[in-house]
Amino acid sequence: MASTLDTTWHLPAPAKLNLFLHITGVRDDGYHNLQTIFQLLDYSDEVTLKRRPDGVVNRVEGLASVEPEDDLIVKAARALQAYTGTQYGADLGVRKVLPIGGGIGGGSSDAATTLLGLNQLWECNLPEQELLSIARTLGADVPVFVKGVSAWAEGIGEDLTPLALPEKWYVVIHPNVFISTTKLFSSKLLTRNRTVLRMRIFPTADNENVFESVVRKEYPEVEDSLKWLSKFSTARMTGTGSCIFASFESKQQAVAVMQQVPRKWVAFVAKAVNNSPLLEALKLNAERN
Ligand SMILES: C[C@@](CO)(OP(=O)(O)O)[C@H](O)COP(=O)(O)OP(=O)(O)OC[C@H]1O[C@@H](n2ccc(N)nc2=O)[C@H](O)[C@@H]1O
Ligand SMILES: Nc1ncnc2c1ncn2[C@@H]1O[C@H](COP(=O)(O)OP(=O)(O)O)[C@@H](O)[C@H]1O
Repeated sequence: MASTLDTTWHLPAPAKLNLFLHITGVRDDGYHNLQTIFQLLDYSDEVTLKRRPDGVVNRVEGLASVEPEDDLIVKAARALQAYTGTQYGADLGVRKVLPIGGGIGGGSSDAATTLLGLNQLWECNLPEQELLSIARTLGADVPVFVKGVSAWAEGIGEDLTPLALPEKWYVVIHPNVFISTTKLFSSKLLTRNRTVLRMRIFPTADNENVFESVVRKEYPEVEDSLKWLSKFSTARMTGTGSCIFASFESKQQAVAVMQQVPRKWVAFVAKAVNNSPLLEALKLNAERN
């Protein structure tokens, strides 16, 4: 079969949820040590990549609110160029599906998809360990999307242990509130000294997201949406918010709840997956070349 290396690639960049999130300490560099479970979702942005022979990295489609040089897809491409010294460039695009700044990791996932996609397209063939270390320089949430599995996470989110989680259906609501990750990490109200959990499984008690109580106080829309969703199932906030979520056993149940979400909020239903749809797409591309 003909090589696909000179065609435009369309790759998924899936969302994540933090099923619980504890902060266990603050490091000398100001970053926080966490314990969390990353649950991947089969619900994704679409990243497009087209190889260029001239070394130019050009964003051809993306968020109007994010300057091309600030876009994590451009940053990821430049980081891989710098690391490998490749002569190739790329036309990059992202079609956003995932709410921005919602704690579901859209920008981080776009970066991971760009890294892994270009690693193949530019024929760099870097091993996972090296891609993970580049990912870490782009953001604390990027490594889990490079690893491409739902996982228990420690450190700043880069120390990952794959987990087989029940593949439930989630209703995710974005209550139209935008919260700065950096600002929230610096809140005086945050609990930063949770006991380190030894068992790398979903804790049966003390399994909250420590950001949630802080956000509930400051953002009434988040408080209201959590109260609303709690009528149907246990509802939590993911990451630094503002998205909230609840799980259901079937797609039918999840869709029935989503259809009742007040129109002032954005909502979607997504299946939990243990393996990223990105890795599957990349495997197919590799087989074609
Ligand atoms: C909170 C989490 C949980 O999954 O997710 P989001 O809600 O952002 O999706 C992540 O830790 C966010 O990861 P990410 O959004 O990649 O953060 P980064 O760009 O690396 O860092 C943004 C800022 O957050 C703070 N930060 C981030 C991670 C961490 N473990 N400790 C921190 O103190 C730092 O102030 C940093 O400057
Ligand atoms: N490709 C991208 N998609 C979304 N946000 C991006 C992207 N590139 C850079 N950003 C910046 O990253 C910030 C956080 O975005 P996002 O990853 O969606 O949220 P979160 O970290 O809360 O999950 C945005 O406000 C935006 O300024």
